[in-house]
Amino acid sequence: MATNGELLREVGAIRVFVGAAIGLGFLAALVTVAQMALLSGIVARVFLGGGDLAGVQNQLILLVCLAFLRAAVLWLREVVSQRGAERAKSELREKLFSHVLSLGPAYCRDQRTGELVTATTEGIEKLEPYLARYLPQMALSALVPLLVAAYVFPRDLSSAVLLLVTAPVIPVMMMLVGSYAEEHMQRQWGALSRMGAHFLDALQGITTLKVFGRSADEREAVAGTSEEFRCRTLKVLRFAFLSGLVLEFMTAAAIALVAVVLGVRVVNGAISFEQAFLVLLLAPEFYKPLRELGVHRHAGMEGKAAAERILEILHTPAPVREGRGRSRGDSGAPRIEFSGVGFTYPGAEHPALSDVSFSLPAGSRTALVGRSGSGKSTLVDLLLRFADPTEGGIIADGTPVEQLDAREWRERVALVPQRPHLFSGSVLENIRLARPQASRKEVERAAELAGVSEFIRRLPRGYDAWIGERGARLSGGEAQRLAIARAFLKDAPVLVLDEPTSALDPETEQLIARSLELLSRGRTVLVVAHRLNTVRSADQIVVLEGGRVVEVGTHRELLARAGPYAGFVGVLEGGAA
Ligand SMILES: Nc1ncnc2c1ncn2[C@@H]1O[C@H](COP(=O)(O)OP(=O)(O)OP(=O)(O)O)[C@@H](O)[C@H]1O
Repeated sequence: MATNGELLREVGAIRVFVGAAIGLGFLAALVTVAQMALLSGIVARVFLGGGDLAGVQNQLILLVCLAFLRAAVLWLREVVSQRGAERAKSELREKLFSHVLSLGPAYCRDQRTGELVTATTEGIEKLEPYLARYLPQMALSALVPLLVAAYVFPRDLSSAVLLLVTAPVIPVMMMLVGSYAEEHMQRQWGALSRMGAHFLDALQGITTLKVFGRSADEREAVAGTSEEFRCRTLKVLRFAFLSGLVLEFMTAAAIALVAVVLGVRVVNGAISFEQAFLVLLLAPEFYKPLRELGVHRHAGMEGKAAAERILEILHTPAPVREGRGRSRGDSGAPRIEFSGVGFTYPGAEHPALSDVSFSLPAGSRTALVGRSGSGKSTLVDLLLRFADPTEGGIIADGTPVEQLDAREWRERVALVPQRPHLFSGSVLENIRLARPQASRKEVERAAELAGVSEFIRRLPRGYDAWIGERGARLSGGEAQRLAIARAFLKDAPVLVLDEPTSALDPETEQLIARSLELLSRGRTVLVVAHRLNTVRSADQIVVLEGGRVVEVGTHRELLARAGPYAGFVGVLEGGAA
């Protein structure tokens, strides 16, 4: 129930169409009651009253009109439900995707990508029967029986009582069977998500699997999750068939009971034929919504399991509030100060960063060095505002960046990551990602500055050459240079470089170093450095150890101190960092 309320709150479109579907369903029930009343009257007049068809001509015409009206209302209900569900799904899809984006890389890194993909694609698809059928049916299964009972009540009290007494048997039986089914449905959904996640994991790690000869094991593991899903699905289906059987039996038994009681009472003269016939006609209509609820319950429960996961994602608070905060018009290279910055990952015991204080002077280059796990990536994430510090703050030209609009702040920062992500698209589109409104000339100029234009020109279709998913058709060095071209095109005053740890050939390395040197000019730069040359040429070096700043200074100064940095240089020279 809580899930329904939350879904209705989250997506405005659901409220409108579910309301409309309930209204139309109720209208169809009203028309049906009128039809049955008319029909029982006609039958009583023609067959018992000895009347002829001419005498009931008008009623017959009205009956046909009502049949058309009912068909039209049911058709409209179907259209409203389907269209509404489609709209709600697309609204929810957009909302979910934009929320996952605002949760940012920090959240996505903690999740299994395949599981997230299953929730946002298959999960939303599964909501359709839940929204279009199950939710309206829940309201109708209460409203329509009450309507029929209210109609029968003044005409035949004992039949109304009989209907009301037998009605709860169906939902009670359904709940008994359903409570088991719901648990299995949740597990089935879990198995489906695991299967998706596992499959994607295997695809992404296909090279590793092949190299280590683990393809067969992985195939078995995927087959295992697939088998688990099959077993869980069969269990769920068993419950679905069982509940269908129970439902049909209970409905048939209830109608038979009403028919027998009415028959006995007609024979005894306790009720007129016309009234008994009317109650008999209405009895199936009375139980029908309850039966339909049972029929849609299976799909509904599946949708509910998916909805719970979707709501869980939607209710995860974003680490930073995007699109809010002050806006700053200036675009010059700022001085950035880390002031007592601390950060603890949600659920982690120890902070990843504690009391980090240093500054990035305007227009200068700072190298950040530290062993693996010392907190370099966390610090970069905070600077890019993928999360905000849990203690202290980052101040740009005197303004705490948390007070700035996160999106606008990111506009001022360009990132050249360690493993740049290239999207399936043309080279042009991939560079233009940094500034979609940039002209082709500007893209070409950026590529030139990044030293990648020569390479692009040699591609079969030049700038229109297609790059496979995740830049599959490019080498590491080429992808890196495209990322540098993006940064040139963005032309942001702050630059964050995460140097690749993997070795490049000396020529490529030199080319990249030269274009990075050019890119750094006039900008405030933070380099997560893994190469001695980069560290040596930096204006300032910050050494992180266990999430704390242990040294700040130039290469010379720090070497002279013979502290942690000197040891680190030894590691760099050995090529182990
Ligand atoms: N999502 C996370 N949840 C909990 N702890 C995390 C998370 N990400 C990183 N950490 C922890 O925070 C600390 C700093 O990690 P971080 O990735 O910032 O280090 P790093 O210096 O960038 O390492 P590397 O050079 O290997 O990338 C580590 O102890 C790490 O285990």
